[in-house]
This record gives sequence, structure tokens and C-alpha cells, in this order.
Amino acid sequence: MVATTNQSFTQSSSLVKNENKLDINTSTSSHQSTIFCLSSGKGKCGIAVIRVSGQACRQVLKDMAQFHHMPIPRQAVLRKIVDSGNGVVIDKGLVIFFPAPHSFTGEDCVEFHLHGGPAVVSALLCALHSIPGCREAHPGEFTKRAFMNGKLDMTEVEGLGDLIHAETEVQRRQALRQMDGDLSQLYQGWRADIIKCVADLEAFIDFSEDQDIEEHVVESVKSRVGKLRLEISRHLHDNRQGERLRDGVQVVILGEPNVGKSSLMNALSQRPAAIVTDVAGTTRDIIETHLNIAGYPVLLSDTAGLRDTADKVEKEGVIRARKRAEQADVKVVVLDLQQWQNCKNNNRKSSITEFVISQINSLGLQLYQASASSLQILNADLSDSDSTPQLVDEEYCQTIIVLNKLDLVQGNTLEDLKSIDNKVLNCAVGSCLEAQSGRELEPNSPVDFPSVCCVSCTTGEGMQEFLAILESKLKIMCGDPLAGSPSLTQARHRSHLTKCLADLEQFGQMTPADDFVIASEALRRVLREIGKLTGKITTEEILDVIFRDFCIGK
Ligand SMILES: Nc1nc2c(ncn2[C@@H]2O[C@H](COP(=O)(O)OP(=O)(O)OP(=O)(O)O)[C@@H](O)[C@H]2O)c(=O)[nH]1
Repeated sequence: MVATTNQSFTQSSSLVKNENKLDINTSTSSHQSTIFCLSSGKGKCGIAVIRVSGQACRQVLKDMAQFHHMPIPRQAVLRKIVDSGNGVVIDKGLVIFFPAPHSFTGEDCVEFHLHGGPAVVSALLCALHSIPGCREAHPGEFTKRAFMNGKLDMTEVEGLGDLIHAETEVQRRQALRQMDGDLSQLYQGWRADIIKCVADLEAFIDFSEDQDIEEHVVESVKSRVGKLRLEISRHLHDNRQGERLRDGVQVVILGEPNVGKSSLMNALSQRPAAIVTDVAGTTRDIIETHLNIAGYPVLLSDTAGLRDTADKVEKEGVIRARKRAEQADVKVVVLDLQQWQNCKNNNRKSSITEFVISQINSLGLQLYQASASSLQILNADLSDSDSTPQLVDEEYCQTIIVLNKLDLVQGNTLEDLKSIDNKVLNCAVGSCLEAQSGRELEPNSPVDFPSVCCVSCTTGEGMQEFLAILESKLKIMCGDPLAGSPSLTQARHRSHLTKCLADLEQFGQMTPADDFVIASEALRRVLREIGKLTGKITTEEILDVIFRDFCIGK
């Protein structure tokens, strides 16, 4: 018998069926109660939206909005809304019916749009309570039902959760893309590829004794698995752009005492978040504030001034500052231009580059700029399945060097400063730092040198330029959520895909002498991991974790 394409297809579809056997029973059972909830915000407002989902919706429409025939689906109708228990009119408002399965949850759904007074809302909720089979929804229960009824997969559910929690414009864009199914499509595509590979391989195992078997089948599977391996590697080694955007970019302000770190923190957050005094060592602990900078979510940290000190409390502050520096996505290193002015005044020759380098050296901070992994991945050739790069997880961060107290620079020193080309300064400082880090730069590598800029926290001079640089660094760290293939956004995804990659790599090491049955089992494990990723295979425990972060009414 010859392993034909058709056989492969037949196997492929039976494989899908087997895969589906792994699913937990996700269909919503018909005896489930009907749920309702206030879906708009609490408190007095113009309009309140109350949603109902489940079998009792038709009864609700009859009893509370006096529909003897069901209204036209998805069309708002103005009705008097009545408490069917006592016949009292609650309010006059819009009623919309979404019959199953064409609703958010996949069940019959009703939406009431009423006046947003607390008494109206509470009267409607009480009236719904009295309808048999109706109860208030738990947090995220509408979405859980949508998931159970196959309306959304797990990544889309997570995208929806992120959309609800999105606080900045760029976060919103990423969440919307995920909710719209871009990530789901990517993972489903990978799953379909693996199903095809398993089918071909198993056809080969079953029919390999026949001389007519197409010899290239195994090689073709290996090559397709190799490509997939590279795609997943690329997706995993994206310098955590999507996760960073979801969780917030860690921007840490570092420097010696008294250089103006807290002043910069206050200027950025536009409030006196940190105490500013002329006493060196004022800030001891880490002070954090959440900011929205050009649509990017930022966790900004002010830290204790870095210096050797005998003071127990300050010492602990310095340890914390250094630890925080290690976790930073963007390091903002503040230097005091008055110190450079003093050098000049004392006739000590020092160019601004020399000053910056010597100051940074004395702080003892690591200021790497680009990760080797990102460079290798960027340069890898997708068409060559054997070129899976060896990935090195290296620190990846961006640095901005802020020369503060510009207002205190005068005379010739100011003239010197103004005559310097910023690009030349960036390159000079960058080259020195790279040389000191002992790393060799690859030619034409997309390495960003630290950016240097001059500001005065007192007068605000240079602050716009600093903000523009910070914005460009945030863009580099988070990427554009709408460009290219969708980003990995959650640690959960990372964990499943890392396991997939390990199994794909194991498969890639298979030799003709190996047992193909064991090799195909590795691919089946990949299928199971992708199933867990998209929620095809799940447990109540995982569902509880995912839905508990949803708000009531969603
Ligand atoms: N003239 C001038 N003074 C500044 C500027 N920025 C900060 N200062 C002053 O410098 C002093 C120290 O400022 P801070 O912001 O507390 O400095 P810090 O780096 O946080 O200090 P530590 O808490 O000791 O680490 C204060 O007296 C500020 O008013 C500036 O741009 N120009």
C-alpha cells in the first residue's frame, strides 16, 4: 500500500478527533442557571447596562418587558420594565435580545439599558432575582460561558481580560489584537502543522514496510518541524516585548546622592512623589509610581543614591537600588552637571565624554544595550530548518544618561556643552561602555547606544527632549503591538511553548536508526501543550485562575 496524500488526510482528521477526546467536557449543560449582573460601572451614571444570560431570558422578556412574541434579535426596543412579582414599573428603557447561539455567551442573552440611578439598578436586580432559575453572576462568568460554548478560546479570553484592565493606549491595542484572535490563529496554525506532521509520520510508520512508500516523507516532516521550531524560538525570544507591555515597563532612576533623581521622578510624575532636599542620602527606600508615557505603561522607581556608606539604613537602600537596577528595562542614570562645572572651574581638564564615563564607572552599573539572543534571532534564516540559533539569555535593557542641573552650568562650560553634537556624544559614551563590558559588537547590529541628554529639573529645560528619548526606548522595549506577528503576552504561554520547543528539539535530533513511534509521541506532546495554551485542554483549576481576575458583569 502506498502512503498517499489522502491517507495522510484521513489520518489527520482522525487525529483531530482523538485530540478532541482530550478535551474536558466544555459544553454548557442545559440545566445551568440563568445569570444576571450589572455590567456597567457602579454608582450614579447616565445609563446602566444589566445583562442576563441563559435559558430563562425568554421568560424575563415576557414577564418584565411584556413581549408576547420575542423581539427582533439585536434590535433595541423601548419598553416599560416591570417587576413581575408586584407589577410595579421599575423604569422605561431599552431592551435588546440576543438569541443563542449568536450572542456573547452562546446562550440566549438580554440586555437592559436603564437610567443609571442606584435605586433603578437595585430594583431591576431584585426583580430578576425573583424569576425562577435566575441568580447573580460570579466575576467573569459571562466570559467563562462564552469560552465553554466555544465562542472564545483561552488566548482570546485572556485578551479580553487584558482589554478590560488596559490602562494605556498601547496596552489597549495589544489586548484588542489578542482578543480578536490573532494570537489564537498563530497557535492554531502551529497546531494544524503538527497534526499534519504526526499524520504523515504515522502513515509512514504504518506503511513503511511497503516498498512504494514515499521516501521523502520523514525528511519532509523533519524539515517542517525544523521551521516550526524556529518560529516558536523566535516567538519566545522576543525580549519579552508583549509581556512587558502587558505588565508595565520598569524604568529605574539611578545615580549618586543629590544629583536630582527624586526631582526627576517628581517632574515625570508631575506631583511630589518623592522628598527632595539638599541633604545627600535623602531617599533611602525605593519609591514607585505608575505612569502612562506616550501610551506605554511604566513603573517608575526612584532609588537611594549609590555610594559607599556606613549608615545601616542607607546601606540597605543602596543594596535595594542595585537589585532594582538589575531588573530594569530602562535605566535612567542621572549625573550632576555642577560636578563637571566644578572640575572645569578647578582647571581640571575634562571633556564631557570623559566626565560621563568616569562618573558611570564610579557607579559600578552594568549598562548592556542589546541581547545576543535578539541579534541571533533577527539574523536567523527562516527558510533553513537547520539554522535554529543557540539562544543566549542575556540582560537586555536600554540606558538614558541624564545630565541634570543644566541651569547651574555657566560661561565657557555652557558654551562647550552646547557645541557638542549629541550623536557624537552618544557614540563616544556607547563605544566606551561596550568596550568595558568586554562584548564584541557585530557589524551592522541593531545596537542602541545609551542616549545622553541635558536637563534641568528646576527650570524644565531639556525635559521635552528627555521625554522623546524615553518614549523611543519604551518603543524599543515593547515593540509595536500591531506590527508583524502577534507577541507572546503571558508567562503561561511562555511556559507551554518552552515545553513545545523542548519536544520539537528532541524530535529534531531523531536519526533514521531511532524509533519513529517515540518520535511521533514527542509531536503528540507538542499538540497537547498547544491544546493547553488555547484552552482546548484545560482543568477547572486553571479556569478559576484565569477568570478570577475578571470583573463582575463580564
Ligand atoms: N539648580 C538645580 N538644582 C537641582 C536640580 N535638580 C535637583 N536639584 C536640587 O538638588 C538637590 C538634590 O535633589 P534630589 O532630587 O533630592 O536628589 P537625589 O538624587 O534624589 O538625592 P538623594 O535622595 O540624596 O539620592 C535638591 O536641593 C534639589 O532642589 C536642577 O536641575 N537644578
